[in-house]
Amino acid sequence: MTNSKPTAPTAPANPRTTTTASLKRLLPFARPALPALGASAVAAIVATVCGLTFPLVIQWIIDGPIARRQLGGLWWPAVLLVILGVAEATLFWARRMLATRPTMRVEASMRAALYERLQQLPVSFHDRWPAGQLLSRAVSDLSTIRRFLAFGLVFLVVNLATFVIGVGILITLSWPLGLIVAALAIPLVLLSFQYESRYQILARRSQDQVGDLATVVEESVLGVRILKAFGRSSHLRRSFLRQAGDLRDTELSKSKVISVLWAVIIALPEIALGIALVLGVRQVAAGTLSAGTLVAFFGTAMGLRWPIDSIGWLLAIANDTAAASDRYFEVMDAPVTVTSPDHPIPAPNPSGRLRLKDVRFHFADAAAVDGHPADTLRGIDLDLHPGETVALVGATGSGKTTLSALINRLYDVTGGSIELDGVDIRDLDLDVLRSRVSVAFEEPTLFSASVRENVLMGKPDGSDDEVRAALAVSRADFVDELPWGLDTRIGEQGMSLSGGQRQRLALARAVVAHPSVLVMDDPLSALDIHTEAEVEAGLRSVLAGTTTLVIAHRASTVMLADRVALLQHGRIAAVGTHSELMSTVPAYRDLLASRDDAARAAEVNA
Ligand SMILES: Nc1ncnc2c1ncn2[C@@H]1O[C@H](COP(=O)(O)OP(=O)(O)OP(=O)(O)O)[C@@H](O)[C@H]1O
Repeated sequence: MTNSKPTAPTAPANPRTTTTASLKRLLPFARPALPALGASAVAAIVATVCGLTFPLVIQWIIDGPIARRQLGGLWWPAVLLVILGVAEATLFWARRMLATRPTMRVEASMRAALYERLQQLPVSFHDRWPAGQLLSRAVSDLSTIRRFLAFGLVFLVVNLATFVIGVGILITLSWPLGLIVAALAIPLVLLSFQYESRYQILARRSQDQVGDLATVVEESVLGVRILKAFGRSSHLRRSFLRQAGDLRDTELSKSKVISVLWAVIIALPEIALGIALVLGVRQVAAGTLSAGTLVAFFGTAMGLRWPIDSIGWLLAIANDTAAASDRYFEVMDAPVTVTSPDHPIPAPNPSGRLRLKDVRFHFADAAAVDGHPADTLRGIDLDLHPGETVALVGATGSGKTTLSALINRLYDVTGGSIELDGVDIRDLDLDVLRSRVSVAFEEPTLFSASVRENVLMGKPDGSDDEVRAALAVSRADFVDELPWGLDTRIGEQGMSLSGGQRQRLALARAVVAHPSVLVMDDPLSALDIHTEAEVEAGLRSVLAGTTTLVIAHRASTVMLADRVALLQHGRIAAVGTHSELMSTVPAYRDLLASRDDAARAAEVNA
């Protein structure tokens, strides 16, 4: 199939959704983890309170036993300090333990939902989305979301609580000095708002660039042979380095924005503490404040440094997560346009009668002609009788693969209808339709699994005998020679097979369930003429009871068929037996002659 993949929809669907709105969308997934996250936040707040109590104990020591020179009075405060230290450490440990497991479960459930959605989404969605963009959403965006839930969200609550409690303590110790520190909040909030809008755009850009980079890596790994053969590795490396450079620049811009914010965030408390120190020392000198209270004030104020300093980091991670959430929901919100009807018509007993009535189809991104997307198929009428084999022949790019993809609803027709056993296929339950219509694609995709598992994708509950029968039909006897027979692992993580071997396994997968309709997109193109003849002999036994539409490029494949349909300019231009068309339709004769010359030349060269 000639397949073009237009540019990725990398721009956010709604670029100015607020961070809170984007984060709120995570709630349904995060809800099961909320009790544990709440407990984790409580543990962290209590730990922080322990930490904030330290300076008060020190105040007690200075103003009590030390001022009165009663060293015996030091014991109790010392024991209290040890207890507070142990409690703080234990609670921080508990905070992490409480948050880790539930947030990992959230990440896993979001990933499972994404995977499920990707399976449901129509092929037209996958035509538009590069794999790297989906991969980066499934891996790095979900990790960002988990880290935010486990740490960012908890610290956001804890640090806010710490700030409020700490400022409360400061005001109790000395209200004028405490108010100076409390006033810090005003510039911090204003600054954070200003910074957020700039950072949000960069966060989104960076995550999209990670997706683009993943796409380049994926393409260069899948196409490594072609790159090497054409000596184009350096070309792709340059493109990779350019994109990696773009990502680096965006990350640097993020750092710049955040470092300015951090510098201000760190400077503001220093200034506030400096002013408080001067005023505090004067109060101690004037005797209106005890030395212990001043030490306690500064001890507590130092305990507020981390909650204030971390604002920059927390805002960054919140914005990264908001962008990750937007990206995740762009996929989750994509419409599933090919679905089972709400009330499917019960499928009649399968006879295998297939009727295409004035079928029209255009791709969503087809170029417009007179304001309408140009039709690839412009009114196909074709009747396949039960058990009949029809070969579909047409020039390259004439729409044969497109037509074959309509029959089990990989795409839906955009006009006309397709009927199976007298029922419009859109009125049938999708699973029922796909169990009755089997497809063998020209490009045989095998999965990283055993031979048995790959074949049984066509019939999950099939037995070994059925697998062997299907392999016999497709003449895939080479399986017996594989090191572990049916258990041999193939696909990307397993043994490499030749193109012809892979096509024969894909054919076995298509015929194992004895479908009532079999659609074959030039399934024997990688076989030599002799093996093709053997496979065709095997197929004839299956095809006798199955209605078959076979896309044919060679006369030898056409020979399998009872009738041949010629596809021209988006319509069926002629239907008849091979010999009828050979004698009456010059376009058909020319097409097959040129194809067979090419096939013979390829055989001779091989
Ligand atoms: N996903 C897609 N999006 C947009 N246009 C597409 C898509 N897939 C195919 N096309 C276009 O539709 C037309 C028909 O393509 P199709 O693959 O069906 O032709 P074909 O007859 O099977 O070709 P071939 O014999 O070379 O395999 C071509 O012009 C092709 O560029």
